[in-house]
Amino acid sequence: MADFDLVVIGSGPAGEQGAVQAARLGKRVVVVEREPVLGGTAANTGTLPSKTLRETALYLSGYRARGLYGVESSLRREATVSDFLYRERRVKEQERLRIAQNLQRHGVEVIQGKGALADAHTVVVRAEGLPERRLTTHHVLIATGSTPFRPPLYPFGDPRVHDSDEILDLHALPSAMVVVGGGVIGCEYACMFAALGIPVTLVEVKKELLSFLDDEFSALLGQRMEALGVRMRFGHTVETVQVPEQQSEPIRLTISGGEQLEVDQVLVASGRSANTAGLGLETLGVKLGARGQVEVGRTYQTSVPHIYAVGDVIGFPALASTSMEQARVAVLHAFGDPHTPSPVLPYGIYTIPEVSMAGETEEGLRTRGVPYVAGRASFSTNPRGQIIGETHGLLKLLFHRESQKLLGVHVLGEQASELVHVGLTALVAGAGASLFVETCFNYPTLSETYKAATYDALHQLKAWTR
Ligand SMILES: Cc1cc2nc3c(=O)[nH]c(=O)nc-3n(C[C@H](O)[C@H](O)[C@H](O)COP(=O)(O)OP(=O)(O)OC[C@H]3O[C@@H](n4cnc5c(N)ncnc54)[C@H](O)[C@@H]3O)c2cc1C
Ligand SMILES: NC(=O)c1ccc[n+]([C@@H]2O[C@H](COP(=O)([O-])OP(=O)(O)OC[C@H]3O[C@@H](n4cnc5c(N)ncnc54)[C@H](O)[C@@H]3O)[C@@H](O)[C@H]2O)c1
Repeated sequence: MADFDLVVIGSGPAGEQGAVQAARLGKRVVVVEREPVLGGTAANTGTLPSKTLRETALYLSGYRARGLYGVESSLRREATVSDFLYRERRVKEQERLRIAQNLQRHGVEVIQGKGALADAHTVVVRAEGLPERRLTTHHVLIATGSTPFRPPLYPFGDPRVHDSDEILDLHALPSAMVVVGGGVIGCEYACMFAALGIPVTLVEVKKELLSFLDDEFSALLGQRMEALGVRMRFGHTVETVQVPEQQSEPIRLTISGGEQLEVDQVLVASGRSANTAGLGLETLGVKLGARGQVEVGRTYQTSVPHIYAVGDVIGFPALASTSMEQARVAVLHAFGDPHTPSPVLPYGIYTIPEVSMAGETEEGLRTRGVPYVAGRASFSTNPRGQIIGETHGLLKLLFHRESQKLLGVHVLGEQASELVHVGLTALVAGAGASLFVETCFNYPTLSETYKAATYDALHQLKAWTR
């Protein structure tokens, strides 16, 4: 008999969720983690640290109170780097502890070391100074995540040039900054530093911001980011970078078109690569894609059926939220209880302001020729929006023009990533306009915008019918 039913490689959201799901089914499970701390990118270098820094930036800058009381409250005081990082470290430690306790509570063994497949049913674990361990298993869950991609143009290692992991080891807050890459990471960090009053230039090779968003929301976000002070350079790349040895001298970057930028810190966020090197997958016949990502089928099985892969290591959408769901579905499948993942997945983007969406965009519906109506509700005409001063916020609901079934939800503004869940739940349940009309919402709340946006859509439908 094998030592384990499931060996999980990696302890990020995908690994933790997969291990706990298998333990709930009464399986013998072990998690192998190469780092001395649990939690992967989500707990240590990505999701939670960046979201905590966002809250800190909003607090230290007095951003949320701007304009509310008729007094200038921005930049309440000069923030130091230790002010900036204090809470991030507290939240990170708490999350590592939570994960360790969760695994322990479910009887999941944890082994520190680098895991690799010695053969299709054996994971070998190597850790410095310790004897090698060989774990035999019925199933393997690869949940090894991803790492920032480092373009060779930049001298990483210099304390002023960061990837999204190293930005958490800042020695001083920047006086001026270039962020390379206008993906989610680049946009979120650009907003955070701009909210602290730091001049930020965002260089993005594509012509638009976060192209997976509904066009209206991508444009709105761009306008709000510019209003926050982020200088946008779309359709550009960085051509040269000079980082002088003297720390007091500025870093000089030339971007396509010839513009020269002088800053004291650079953040490069131009994508991530899957952590598959050294896992021994190719030898077993597991197929890998261009950036090393593991290729899987609908139930997250690799080309070797008892080896599953989930989370960032399989590529898009590469979110903590989706990684956990994939792990749950994969483990249920492995142990004979097949489920399918939710057909609608949300996006929560923690820019300033937040943007969130679930379901279809207007462009997607137009391309597919689906008849729809868009209902909008501005936070400026919502009492709670007025109270909190979030007057630029917007909720848009897309309904099928005939059945009035909800097809998509888009939110920009304070609490967007929370607000979207009302619409997400309706989408998953297959609900339509009547749900929002017949629901009594708390007053005053931003959630009431669901009713207002629905009435806006119904009003248009009536006008068309007449
Ligand atoms: C700056 C930033 C902000 C983000 N914000 C959000 C957000 O707001 N919302 C959201 O949903 N997602 C967000 N994400 C994405 C999210 O962090 C990832 O999608 C998520 O962490 C992926 O989980 P995972 O378990 O697949 O991988 P990871 O969290 O990367 O964990 C993989 C683990 O495997 C370990 N490992 C790797 N190789 C081996 C090996 N050979 N042996 C043993 N262990 C190994 C690693 O050390 C790591 O601990 C963000 C990412 C970044 C970088
Ligand atoms: N809130 C969230 O859900 C959240 C937050 C942060 C990160 N993430 C996840 O982390 C992952 C990685 O994020 P990311 O932003 O690093 O990668 P990304 O691939 O999403 O974006 C990288 C961006 O850099 C641009 N780019 C690439 N090379 C460039 C160059 N030479 N010059 C200028 N621009 C260039 C690309 O066009 C792209 O827009 C994503 O999968 C994302 O979903 C999610």
